[in-house]
Amino acid sequence: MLTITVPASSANLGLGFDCLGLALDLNLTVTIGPKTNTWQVDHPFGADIPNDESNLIVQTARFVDPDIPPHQLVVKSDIPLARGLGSSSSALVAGLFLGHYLVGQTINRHQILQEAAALEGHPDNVAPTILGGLQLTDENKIGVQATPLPFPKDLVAVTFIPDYSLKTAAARAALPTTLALKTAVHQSQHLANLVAACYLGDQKRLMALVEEDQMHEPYRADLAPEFLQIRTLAHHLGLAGTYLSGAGPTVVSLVTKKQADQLLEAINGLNLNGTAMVLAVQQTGTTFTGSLD
Ligand SMILES: Nc1ncnc2c1ncn2[C@@H]1O[C@H](COP(=O)(O)OP(=O)(O)O)[C@@H](O)[C@H]1O
Ligand SMILES: N[C@@H](CCOP(=O)(O)O)C(=O)O
Repeated sequence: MLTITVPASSANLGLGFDCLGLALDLNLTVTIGPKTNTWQVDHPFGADIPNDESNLIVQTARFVDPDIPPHQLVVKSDIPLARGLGSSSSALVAGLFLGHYLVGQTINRHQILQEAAALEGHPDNVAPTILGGLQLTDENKIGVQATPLPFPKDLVAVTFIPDYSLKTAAARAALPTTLALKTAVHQSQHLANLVAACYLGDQKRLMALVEEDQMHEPYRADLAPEFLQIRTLAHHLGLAGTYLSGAGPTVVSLVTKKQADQLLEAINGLNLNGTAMVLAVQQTGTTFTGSLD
């Protein structure tokens, strides 16, 4: 049986709205079962997520070719839905790999990146999901480009996932349609420096710069109150590096492995409704195991 394994992603890293994304070590797996008369998707998400051809993974596979013969799919996932960890991107990417695989096409990650970015509407989640690591994306006349950035090996993501969901579309609707020139200058200066910090391996500067966003976090902070609570808590411990993961409500703090347990313990001490965990960066992007029987 063939299994497609797709990681979660944490987009933006504060300053990199719609262009930076980091693959994290939570996974969605899709195992392709036998051919069936109609699509059947076994998944752990409950009644709100369809089990038939209207499931997002199947819809996306059929985007590649609507005539793909139906199969049974077994989906497992530890990526929570609508929490800012790129679940919809992971589902889209899984569907595209599935579709290309079932029509017998050679897997071309660059092509899948183009398709996934178009379907998702922004490339910052799908790029790390396909390629792994920290990806800087750009949409221009020749399509979507993804450039891997060196990410300090000693940093991990202390991640707090609130118990409530927040749809990305709703969190995008909270954003203004225009920005002041001063804000745009602040954002581009600091984002350029964040990229430089990655290449220089300057993790202290990287951790400080992820807190410089003025483009989306100020408008979303009320939708995810834990964000500023955790940033303030981390500051009390002398730690920078806290940002709203994607559109929220998940909060990520990029800290060293040595600092992670202390911060995790402190977050747990706040008794917030949700789950805190330490996640490593996932370096490989989407992978396959096994083969179709
Ligand atoms: N594995 C999946 N199978 C089917 N639908 C999914 C899956 N993952 C995500 N989705 C759909 O995507 C929605 C979440 O997307 P979105 O609001 O963009 O949040 P996220 O930050 O998790 O990507 C879910 O409510 C669900 O409708
Ligand atoms: N750049 C997007 C990222 C959305 O990520 P998600 O994980 O919340 O889907 C945004 O900030 O809207």
